[in-house]
Amino acid sequence: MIEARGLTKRYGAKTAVDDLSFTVRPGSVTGFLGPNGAGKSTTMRLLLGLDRPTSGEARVGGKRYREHRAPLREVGALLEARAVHPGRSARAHLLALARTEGIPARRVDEVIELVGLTGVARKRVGGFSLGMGQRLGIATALLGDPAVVMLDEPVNGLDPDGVLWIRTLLKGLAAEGRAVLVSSHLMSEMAQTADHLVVVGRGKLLADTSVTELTARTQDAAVTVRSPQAARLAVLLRGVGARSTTTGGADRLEVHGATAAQVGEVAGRHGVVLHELHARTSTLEEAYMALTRDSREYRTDDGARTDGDQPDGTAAEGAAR
Ligand SMILES: Nc1ncnc2c1ncn2[C@@H]1O[C@H](COP(=O)(O)OP(=O)(O)OP(=O)(O)O)[C@@H](O)[C@H]1O
Repeated sequence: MIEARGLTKRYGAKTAVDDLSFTVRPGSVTGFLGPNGAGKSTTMRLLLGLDRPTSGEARVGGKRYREHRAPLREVGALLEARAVHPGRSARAHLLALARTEGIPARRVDEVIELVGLTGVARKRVGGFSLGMGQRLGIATALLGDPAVVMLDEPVNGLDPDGVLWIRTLLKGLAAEGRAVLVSSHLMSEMAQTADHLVVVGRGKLLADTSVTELTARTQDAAVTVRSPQAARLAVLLRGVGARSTTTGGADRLEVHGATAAQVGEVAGRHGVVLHELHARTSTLEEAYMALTRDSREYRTDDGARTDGDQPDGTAAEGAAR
């Protein structure tokens, strides 16, 4: 369990984290979202005791990080690419870390296998690709078999196979009863991986909710309906207070102010034939964009995004790094 209570961090005049309170519960993956500069990395640093809060408190497993005797066994974290001696092998690096907390060599080989680095475990880390380095970082995070796992942009630099692997891994860690906090700018990925979301903007909490609730809350209650009698249906819908406009062809209507069930009932009552009827739910990407609209730090004058998100909903990986 991770608990942030009134967590605040100021750097001079800049408030990076502003009175943030949230809980990350065991048994699920919590996505940590927010535009560039929202305070995610700073929050993670505070949770890990790498930085002191100006006020408020962060607890991991019921204690402040520095109160843990063997932190690797309590909390596993992947922040930015770690400083690993480039001349060392992955195995030597993990063995050295394991030794600091009395973790057996057997566990080193286990995590190497878990992250798929067995074939290169004895190779120099200096020659590792970005993806291999990321896997080594994850191996490091899991070394102490911790109950709490915190990963800052773990899919950064991973190919599609790697992304799928991370998704499965995170879900598996949560299913084992661990608390998993993971930050990402890839909304489609978060939608598939996370159960719960903590969304921040300009250091403040914007949402602490489930993925389902967030997308439902932001749902644009539009209903799309296709009918060979679309014009008649539009008139009938106006009669029940719904607005409709033709969209993508004369037989297709976008209806606002009525649910899909209400549209179907009106059509049924008047014998209007329907070829298609569906409620349009918003994606996590849309819900996120609506929620964070006012908190994005870097915008061009026309409001275009310059925070690393691409128009197609993916993110420019590593844009902030
Ligand atoms: N050491 C520091 N000194 C001064 N300002 C800082 C420091 N660390 C972070 N900040 C500022 O605090 C704010 C939050 O930064 P942070 O890196 O936590 O955001 P983030 O949500 O992790 O962003 P990103 O998605 O780009 O990684 C930013 O405006 C940043 O410039």
